[in-house]
Order: sequence, then structure tokens, then C-alpha cells
Amino acid sequence: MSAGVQGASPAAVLIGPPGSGKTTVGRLLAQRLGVAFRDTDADVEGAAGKAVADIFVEDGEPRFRELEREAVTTALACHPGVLALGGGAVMDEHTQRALEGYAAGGGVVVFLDVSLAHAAPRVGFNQSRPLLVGNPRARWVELMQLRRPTYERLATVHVVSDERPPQEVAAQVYAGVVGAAAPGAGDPSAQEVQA
Ligand SMILES: Nc1ncnc2c1ncn2[C@@H]1O[C@H](COP(=O)(O)OP(=O)(O)OP(=O)(O)O)[C@@H](O)[C@H]1O
Ligand SMILES: O=C(O)C1=C[C@@H](O)[C@@H](O)[C@H](O)C1
Ligand SMILES: [Mg+2]
Repeated sequence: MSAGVQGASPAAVLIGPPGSGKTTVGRLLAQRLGVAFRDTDADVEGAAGKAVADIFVEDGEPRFRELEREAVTTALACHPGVLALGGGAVMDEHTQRALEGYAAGGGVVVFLDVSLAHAAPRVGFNQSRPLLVGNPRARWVELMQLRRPTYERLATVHVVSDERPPQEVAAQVYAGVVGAAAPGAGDPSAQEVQA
């Protein structure tokens, strides 16, 4: 049985910055819950027929954000498993309202948090993250300063992934998801999940 909202809504939605481990931990969480995993970056790539980095270069970021909004809307409506969003998806107002509605209906939004010190070696100088090209550390800090308030506002569960291997982070997120879905877990403020 999946935790979170029953029916066609996701069991959990992972948000957070690049390198927080949304894709890696999301897969592991889906295995633990026995549900399917879906990632909006992969959905966008499927719809466009090319890599995220190529969409940014050939079609521009606004087009990427349109495709991303569509991917998030579709997945929130019909994916019953674990859903990882692209790092910047939460900055779209339509997506923010959709996530608020999902959470208001009992859905679990997990903010996978990470410090620069741990995110930097994970994202490295990998060209597949177009927004970090040039000076990855400085760009990452800029993005996080802009986005942190939104990640925190939308989250119902907050997990820091520093100093922990993915399996351990997934176990912690699992505890948060199951706890948030338990009867009586009605606190709307994000719950910090301890190791
Ligand atoms: N807890 C962790 N400890 C160490 N390395 C990790 C951890 N979580 C993820 N990683 C590694 O960090 C890299 C980035 O992880 P991942 O792609 O899952 O991040 P993401 O949040 O999905 O990023 P993006 O927003 O760019 O999609 C991968 O190489 C992954 O193996
Ligand atoms: O942080 C961001 O804005 C992004 C993160 C990735 O997941 C991709 O969605 C894309 O590279 C943009
Ligand atoms: Mg990812």
C-alpha cells in the first residue's frame, strides 16, 4: 500500500536543489514503498525528445519551464508512486498552487535539503545541469537563496541529506512519509525528520 494520498496522486513528491538527491533517493524511496518512481526531468526529456541541457540551449529556459509545468501537472494528477521534481520546478506559480492543493489533500511534499559543501561535489562540473554552468558553486548558492523560502513553505517533511549515504536518507524520508500519512499527523508545518 502506498503512503500519502490514496488513488492516483503521488505517494510522495520530492523537491529540493540540484544535488540534494531527489532522483537517487526518490528511486530508493519508491523501492521501499513498493511503488513506481517518476522524475519530471525525465518526463520533459521524453516529451521533447532531447536532453534537458539541449532544451535549454536550443529552445531556451522559458520553453523548458513550460514543458516542466505540463509534466508536473500530469504527474500530480495520475502518478500514484514517488515523484521527483526538477530543482527549479517549484518556482512556477501554477506548480506552487498544485503542490499546495496536493498537500492540503493529505499529500506529502518532502524538501530534500543539502548544504553547499555537500551539494558541490555531487553536482561537480557536470554539463547536464545548464543553470550551474560557469561557476557551479556560485550559481548553486544564488539559486538556493532564491528558492529556499519556497522549498520550506511548500514542504510538509524536511530532510537534510548531508553526511548520509542515499540509502540512509531514503530510510529517513520513508519514516517521514509514513509518519505524515499516519492518522492524526495533522500538523501542517514541515516536520523535521531526525536520523
Ligand atoms: N546522500 C547522498 N550522498 C552522497 N551522494 C549523493 C547523495 N544523494 C545523491 N548523491 C549523488 O549526487 C549526485 C546528484 O544526485 P541526484 O541526481 O539524485 O540529485 P537531484 O536532486 O536529482 O539533482 P537535479 O535537481 O539536478 O535533478 C548523484 O551522483 C548521486 O549519486
Ligand atoms: O535547478 C534547476 O532549475 C534545474 C534542475 C534540474 O533538475 C533540471 O530541471 C534543470 O537542469 C533545471
Ligand atoms: Mg534529479
